[in-house]
Order: sequence, then C-alpha cells, then structure tokens
Amino acid sequence: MNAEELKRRAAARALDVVADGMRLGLGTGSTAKHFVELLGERVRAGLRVVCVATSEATQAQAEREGIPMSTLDATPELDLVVDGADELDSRLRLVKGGGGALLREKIVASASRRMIVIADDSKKVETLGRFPLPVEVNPFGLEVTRRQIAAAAAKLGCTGELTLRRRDGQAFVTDGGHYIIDCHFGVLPDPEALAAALVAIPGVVEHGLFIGLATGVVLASAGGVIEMGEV
Ligand SMILES: O=C(CO)[C@H](O)[C@H](O)COP(=O)(O)O
Repeated sequence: MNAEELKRRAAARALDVVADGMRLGLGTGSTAKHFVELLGERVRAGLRVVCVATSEATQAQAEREGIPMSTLDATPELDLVVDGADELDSRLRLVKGGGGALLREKIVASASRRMIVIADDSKKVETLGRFPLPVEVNPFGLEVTRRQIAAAAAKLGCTGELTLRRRDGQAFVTDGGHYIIDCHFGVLPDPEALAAALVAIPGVVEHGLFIGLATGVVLASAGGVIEMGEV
C-alpha cells in the first residue's frame, strides 16, 4: 500500500465519525484532501453538514466538491475538525504547518469540540522536532523576530538553522499575508515551554506546535489502522 492509499484509509476512518447535521472543520494538506474528497461523495449522497475550511486551498476544493461551506464568524462553534499533521507524539502533541496553513488550522481547531488527526504512520515520532517547526511571523522586522526566536529557543535547548520558507524563489506568503520561518531544531526537549516562549515574541503570529488540541488520531499503516485518544 503506498502513502496515498494509507492517507486515504485514515481519511475514510475519520469519515465514519461524521454524523448528519455536524458542523465540521476541514484541514489542509494532502491527507486532509482525501478526507474532503470522501466527504464530498457523502454529501452528494445526501449527508447534511456545514463546513469551515482552514485554508483558501481547502475552501476551493470543498466548493468544487459541492460541500456546504460557512465561515467561523457565521459558525463559531464546530463539532469536529479533521486535519493532517507533520508530526505527532504519543501525547497527541502535534507539529503542523508544513502546508503553511497553521494559523487558520489552529484557530479552527480551537473552535472545535474535537480534533481528529489523520496521517500515515510515518508521522508518529518518539520526540517532536525532526520535522522543522514552522513559525508564522509578521514580515515587518523579520530579522529581529528571527533572532528573538533563535535566542528564546536556544534557552530551551533548541538550536539549528532558521530558514525563511520560499516558493518559486520568493518568500512564501500565508493566507494571512505572513511569512514562515522553518526552525530546524531536530528535537524539541520541552514543547510546552517552547510554545510559551514563541508566543511571547511580538513578531510571531503563531507557531506550529498544537498542544492540547487533538483529541484523537487515526494512523494508517500497512498493517492496518491504529487509533490513539478518542476517535
Ligand atoms: O499542517 C498542515 C498544513 O499546514 C498539514 O496538515 C500538514 O502539513 C500535513 O500535510 P500532509 O497531509 O500533506 O502530510
């Protein structure tokens, strides 16, 4: 079974949890894309849901699928968000933002009673940090913010390269008009302390550590589906 089949399998399991009338958050990325596709099939077969997207890309895909869409302003309380992750550990702590949608993903997750993460089993790690931690920053004062991130992280045992994310030779710009600094720390000894230190930096808009948000995980592997937390 290849990676795409595993992602689809995880997405299909999460779809089992979706009930008629639910208000759903739709994640971003290649795994979430499978979920949106499968949800679209169910909607066209009669399932009634109302959804909020975590990115412009997901919004466009969901509209193409004919899924009824809303906004967080019109639908500020969600029953469930289904999203992917770049890394997760046994305590359901996540690193997200590989697709650049971490800010909206976190806002949507914070508005949802439950968050189910769907992934293939390559995303499960012993210690977070192998995947470079994305930090979304305001473009103003970029170098100051980069230095402040480096200094704050170093105090917590996190050192490594901090790179401005680029696409087609230009700085990558998020849906919110911000930049992303990818922090190649290798290991995050204390994710909670790092999260607190990052949010205290004025130029940091949000970071990719999702702590205390995921309530369940569906991990697809060649051997079958593993569930963590409450799915
Ligand atoms: O956080 C994300 C986007 O900001 C994605 O959920 C994360 O990057 C996982 O993506 P994929 O399912 O393509 O591996």
